Amino acid sequence: MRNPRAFLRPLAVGAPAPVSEVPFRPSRMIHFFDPSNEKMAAKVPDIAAKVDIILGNLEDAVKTEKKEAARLGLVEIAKKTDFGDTQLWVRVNSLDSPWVLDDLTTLVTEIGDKLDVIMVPKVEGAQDIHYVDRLLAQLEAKGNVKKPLLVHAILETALGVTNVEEIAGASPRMQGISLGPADLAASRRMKTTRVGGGHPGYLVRQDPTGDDLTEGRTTYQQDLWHYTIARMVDACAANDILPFYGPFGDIKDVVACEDQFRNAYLLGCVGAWSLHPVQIDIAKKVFSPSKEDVEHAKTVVEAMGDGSGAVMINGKMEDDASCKQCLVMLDLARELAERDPELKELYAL
Ligand SMILES: CC(C)(COP(=O)(O)OP(=O)(O)OC[C@H]1O[C@@H](n2cnc3c(N)ncnc32)[C@H](O)[C@@H]1OP(=O)(O)O)[C@@H](O)C(=O)NCCC(=O)NCCSC(=O)C[C@H](O)C(=O)O
Ligand SMILES: [Mg+2]
Repeated sequence: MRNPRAFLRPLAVGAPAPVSEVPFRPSRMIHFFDPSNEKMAAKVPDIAAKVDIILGNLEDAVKTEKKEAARLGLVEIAKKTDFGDTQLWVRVNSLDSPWVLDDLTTLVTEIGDKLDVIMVPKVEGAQDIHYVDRLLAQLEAKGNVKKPLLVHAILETALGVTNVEEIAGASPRMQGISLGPADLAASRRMKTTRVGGGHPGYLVRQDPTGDDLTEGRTTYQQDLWHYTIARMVDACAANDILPFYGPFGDIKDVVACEDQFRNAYLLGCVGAWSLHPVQIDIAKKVFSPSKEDVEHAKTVVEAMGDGSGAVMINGKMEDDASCKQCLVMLDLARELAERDPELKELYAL
């Protein structure tokens, strides 16, 4: 365990000091692209202008023979693109792979000052974060990187979920955690072959009303990911870092994608992954508070004055706690309005 007084000291001589707080920037979608795919790479400048975070993916979904091309492609794209306010992230290969050491060495020393966050897949415990933490410090020093890189873990093994609290607090570099439902399903030996989303077999059924057990019993599909998302959100909130839902693989089913994203939003996630351009606007819509929610929050905060006591608004009791809920909504709305002129007008903040 680290000396708590040394928690915010650099882990290598010449590395920048870690941040004491995760900078909150709009993070409604992490848009994945494969830097070795010429068509996708060509779209990066246009897509970067529309998203909060753009991520060069080097791990799963990139063919083995393209791993080096993807890494070098990302270096080239990062050097020649102006990302403006949009964050640039990378998902490196997993820590047990033959590529990750070269991923980190090349990226940090070549484009360390352009990158905001390193997403690390299949994190299983604090030891994985500690390894990346020290290595990043050494590479930042070697590459003369000025601002510390942050780390985002993907929760996608049963052991990772077991250790999610210690992962969330393992380093001041921890920026957030995403749910990786596909690898997690495999690791848990769940019997679903879908990439995220629900399953029609996971349901509850109304009690029987007569002798016929098959008649008139409505079924309700349940959310396979509720427990894990809720646990991840608690681990993140308890450590002041940000939780994200991950991928929704059924690209054509934009309706169910919106539902999955909204469940995550309501439970506390700040964003989700977009795997295809069609998912960008879904995430933007879902993870931006509605005009009605912002208006309600404003009304409550104004009526509550110093935030103490209780008032009735439209037949509902509001008090210190609901005022805090409204402040969460308003803080998010203000952050988003700063970046998005349409939201600024919509929210009238
Ligand atoms: C899912 C896809 C393979 C679909 O690609 P494609 O068949 O080419 O779709 P379209 O024909 O509809 O594409 C239309 C055009 O848009 C471009 N495109 C597609 N996706 C992207 C993108 N992500 N970014 C930029 N541009 C994109 C196509 O090239 C077409 O262009 P054009 O022909 O010029 O019109 C594909 O979308 C894809 O590969 N997406 C990313 C997949 C990915 O990153 N997967 C990994 C993350 S999920 C995961 O790892 C699981 C997780 O870890 C877990 O364990 O749960
Ligand atoms: Mg995965």
